[in-house]
Amino acid sequence: MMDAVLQSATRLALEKFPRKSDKFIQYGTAGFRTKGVDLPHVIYRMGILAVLRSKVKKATIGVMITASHNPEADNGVKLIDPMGEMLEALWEDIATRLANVPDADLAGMLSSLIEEEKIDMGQSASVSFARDTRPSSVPLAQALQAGIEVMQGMFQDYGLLTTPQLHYMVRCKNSAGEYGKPTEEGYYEKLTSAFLKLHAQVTHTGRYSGSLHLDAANGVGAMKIREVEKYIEKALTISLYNDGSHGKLNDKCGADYVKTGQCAPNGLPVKAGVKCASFDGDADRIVYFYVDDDGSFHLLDGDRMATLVAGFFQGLIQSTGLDLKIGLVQTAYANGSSTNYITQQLKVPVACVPTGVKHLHHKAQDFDVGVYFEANGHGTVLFSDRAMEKVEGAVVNTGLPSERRAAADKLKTVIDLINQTVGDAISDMLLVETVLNSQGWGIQDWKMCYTDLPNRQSKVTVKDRTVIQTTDAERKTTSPPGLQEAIDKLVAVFNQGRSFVRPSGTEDIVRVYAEADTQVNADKLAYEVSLLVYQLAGGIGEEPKLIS
Ligand SMILES: CC(=O)N[C@H]1[C@@H](OP(=O)(O)O)O[C@H](CO)[C@@H](O)[C@@H]1O
Ligand SMILES: [Mg+2]
Repeated sequence: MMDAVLQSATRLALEKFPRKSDKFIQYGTAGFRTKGVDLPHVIYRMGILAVLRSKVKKATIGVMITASHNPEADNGVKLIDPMGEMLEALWEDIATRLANVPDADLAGMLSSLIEEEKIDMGQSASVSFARDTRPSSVPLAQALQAGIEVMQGMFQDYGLLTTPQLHYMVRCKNSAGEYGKPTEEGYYEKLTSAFLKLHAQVTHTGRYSGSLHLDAANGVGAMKIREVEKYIEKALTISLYNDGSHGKLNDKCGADYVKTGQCAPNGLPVKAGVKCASFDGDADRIVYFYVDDDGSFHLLDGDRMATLVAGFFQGLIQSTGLDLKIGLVQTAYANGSSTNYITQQLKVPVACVPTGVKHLHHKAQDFDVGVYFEANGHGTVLFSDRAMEKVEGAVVNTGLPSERRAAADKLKTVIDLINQTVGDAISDMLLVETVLNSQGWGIQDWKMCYTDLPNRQSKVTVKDRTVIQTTDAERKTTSPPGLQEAIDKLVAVFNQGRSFVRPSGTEDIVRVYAEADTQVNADKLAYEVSLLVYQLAGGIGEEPKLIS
């Protein structure tokens, strides 16, 4: 029986989803990601793998087809584990092995996997999947479905969803409705009823403006925002740009473009002082920005959201009187000023972890209230079971002073506003708006919390980027010999200088980050450190140049 299934899986692979090139492909931080045309066999195989994973976990597994902020011709695939979290690391390796095995060896590899992982093939399997708006996502979803069907798995095709919406669905399905209803309406109702309740509680709006200009990167977020609007009516007025009606996906727009280019996106008319935001292509990242009267551009990125949200929760927890441990998780790319502001002014402990959402998410689970954001705008807040119990207990504890109970009720409502499975641009937008509204802040007030240290990121191409090895959450190198000592010497010369280098997990390059007291110095430090990397780590091609 099992052999027959595996033989059919191989036959279908050879007939309809053959592996056309033997180019190696790896399941990385962002799952598999490459040109859409190179993916059918990979995605077919991920359908097979999702069924096996579902049998192992005895739960619904998610599969999202998207390449996020990449150009339209790219595509990708990510698996989602039962609680809506990223796929376990061990299975990332299995996914890589499965994606690269020759077609003829597929049945053999699957059969050893089933044996190694002791998979009970009699166990039923269920997979939920969705896709973004790329044209290639449609045939790729069909390849995925074929992989699920050949393994006799059950499935639900959600069609077009944002990545975080699918994470939410998976968690709902596996928590017997406790986390919410696994439908799009269920998602909108949960988030927006919390938003409207909190909105109604604010009596003094101060300088807050309930109007937002939103760049949806011509991606799937645009159509989902149209749905959100139906629920929130006038509590937030959204002017939607780059809604996919004419422009190209992620083309000179979207959160990644705005963050890396430090400029406003095309397709969105910028007016001085107006609050604006950008989603990325699959709406799991958001950044805010505005332009001054003098035309200067101000970015409010993941670091800013982290500080805004951590400050808000810190205050709210204090008002509840509950003993809840709050913490914030950042990576080395967080601006030094944000770290100082959080530790010194807000007095919230900060943990630093290696780059990649899974590291941040994991660390945030150490706290009762764990806030995490990557500087690029991906982040969320996690609440421990202990926190949930305490907050729910306080809401119904009639022995508590009414202000404390009210604060607990507010905290409980804010928890409903947050997608705890993964960073979610829609949920983060509603959260940021709620916090700004409750503080009576305009976007300029938010910006005034602290001043970013000038910084510069650059890339160096080397023969083999694995020669660079790092420690201390990627803030120091241990190899090649002498590099860290040389960086330390350089950094010491610059006022408020900080610099680190690490091999990228998504591109074949080494990233260099530098910050210092002035932009000129940050640029100079980045340049000099880039030269060191080029000289000591086997640079190829042109020598790094000073970028300013
Ligand atoms: C400096 C930077 O922005 N790095 C990004 C980038 O990783 P690299 O390993 O640096 O290439 O892509 C990751 C996946 O999208 C994202 O999590 C991370 O923040
Ligand atoms: Mg994304």
